[in-house]
Amino acid sequence: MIRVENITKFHLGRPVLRNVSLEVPEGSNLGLIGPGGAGKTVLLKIISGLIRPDAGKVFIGDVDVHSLKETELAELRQDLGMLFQNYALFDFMTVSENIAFPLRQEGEVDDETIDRRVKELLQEIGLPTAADKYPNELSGGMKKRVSYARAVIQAPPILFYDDPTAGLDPVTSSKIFLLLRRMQAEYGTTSITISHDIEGIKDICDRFAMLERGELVFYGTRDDIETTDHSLVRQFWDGFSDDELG
Ligand SMILES: Nc1ncnc2c1ncn2[C@@H]1O[C@H](COP(=O)(O)OP(=O)(O)OP(=O)(O)O)[C@@H](O)[C@H]1O
Repeated sequence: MIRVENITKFHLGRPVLRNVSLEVPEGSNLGLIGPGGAGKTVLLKIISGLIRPDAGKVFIGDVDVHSLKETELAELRQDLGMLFQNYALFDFMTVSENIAFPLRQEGEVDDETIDRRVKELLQEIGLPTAADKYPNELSGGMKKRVSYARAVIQAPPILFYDDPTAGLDPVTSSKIFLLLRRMQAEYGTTSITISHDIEGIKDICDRFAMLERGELVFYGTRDDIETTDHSLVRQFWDGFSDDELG
């Protein structure tokens, strides 16, 4: 269970997040939506302990994330898979070295198992022949898929994705969403996914939160969001209506 309690954050004297509270039960998948600059990435970084809030608390299980020391935080991150925007691959490592990196760092899994897992993941992301390539030989979509493989190789119980399909063509995007769905089905992962692709995250999330200028304007289940009469949320969820175009 992830619990966010009254998170407030200021940046350059302006509020970026105002009193945001929400919960993600174990095994649940939250879609975080909202216009650009609403504070989605900052919230996800606060949840994962990368940015400190000015007020409020984040609990992952029973752990108060922002009360941890750096070493304890590093330990907690072992349970978190993160796929952030521009979460760069290491240019000096091959694709398979990049994917294997989190497992090697953990130091608890033997080389043979790591190699097998990397091969399986390369197959799964549709890049079975890319093992020895370097990131600069890949397209943006391929790099994203490799980043995904690196984020999930430890099969972490919790996964955070920041706009996993940003800038990708529709075919690659649907492949990524398919991978996320498989991950949930296979491991019962708890996840938070930021996306501007409403059609895409409709399929992979069972609850949704919408931020607008740092405020949580919606939090609820898929049924709740489909029947909400909050006009801004409706508009965002349904896309622009014909009325507006006419
Ligand atoms: N380290 C930081 N700490 C606090 N606020 C920040 C930090 N970095 C950027 N901001 C501010 O947070 C605000 C919200 O940005 P954020 O990237 O969270 O929005 P977003 O909803 O993810 O937008 P987009 O959909 O365009 O990615 C921005 O106005 C930005 O100036």
